[in-house]
Amino acid sequence: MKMRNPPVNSLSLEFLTELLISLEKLESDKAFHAIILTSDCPGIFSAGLDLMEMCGRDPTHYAEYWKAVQELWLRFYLSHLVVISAINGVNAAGGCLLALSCDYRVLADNPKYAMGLNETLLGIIAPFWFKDTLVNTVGHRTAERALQLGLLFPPAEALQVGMVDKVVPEDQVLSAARSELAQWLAIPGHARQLTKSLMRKPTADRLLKERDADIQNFVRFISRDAIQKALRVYLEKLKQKKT
Ligand SMILES: CCCCCCC/C=C/C(=O)SCCNC(=O)CCNC(=O)[C@H](O)C(C)(C)COP(=O)(O)OP(=O)(O)OC[C@H]1O[C@@H](n2cnc3c(N)ncnc32)[C@H](O)[C@@H]1OP(=O)(O)O
Repeated sequence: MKMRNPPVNSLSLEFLTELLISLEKLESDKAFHAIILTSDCPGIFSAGLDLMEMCGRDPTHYAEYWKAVQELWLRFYLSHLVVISAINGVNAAGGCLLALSCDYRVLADNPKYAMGLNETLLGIIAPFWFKDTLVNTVGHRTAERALQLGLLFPPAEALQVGMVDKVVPEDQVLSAARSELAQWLAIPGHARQLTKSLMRKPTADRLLKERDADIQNFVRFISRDAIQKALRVYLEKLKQKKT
């Protein structure tokens, strides 16, 4: 599955919906057993959630957007398919969450390709299920530091803390993901799927139980004047970087 939403694969509502439909199609076709998730945007895996969806819109839109973000995470996190990410670019916040929801992560060895949950740098907060997904991957202490500081880890550090499983030269990201896949596909499917569910269901259930409250919380938080201002300032900084 190659993500293509130029220029930065930001996860807009439309793009989230496309990803969701693609995933559902693959999951319902018995011929498919695995996905390699990668990017078609040079140098960028994903810039995360689309800030334009969270800025200057009305509460109904925020609620619709957040429901789609939740849905995509739940589907990826609990997918019965083997999902491996071949991370071939910088990967921030919501994009990093997507990669963390995969079963295995291969990252291209380029110092520019940092990844992490950098929400605090924007003046916003990673929701509890982003946090849980990170904790499940790197452990509590590393997650606590990474989340508070909004750290984006370059490849060597991402490997060291366990945010990714393998770092390979850039031209080998896809082939490394394919080689890894062979090992996962050699395991009896039902045993692997049930084990995945055993490991992940408690984390997903936390959100499933509080889904509506989580949407309301997001809408309340993102609608605050101070948060809207922080997002506008951040977007402006991104634009000024060019001049
Ligand atoms: C209780 C609930 C609390 C709320 C929870 C919310 C959780 C939020 C999760 C998120 O994912 S927030 C998004 C975090 N993402 C980032 O911080 C990444 C921001 N982008 C960048 O750092 C850079 O763009 C890049 C990815 C490193 C790429 O750099 P490059 O120099 O190649 O491109 P740019 O010139 O910066 O960008 C091109 C173009 O794209 C726009 N853009 C970039 N990122 C986003 C984004 N996330 N959403 C929307 N638009 C984005 C950027 O402004 C440029 O636009 P133009 O100037 O061309 O109009």
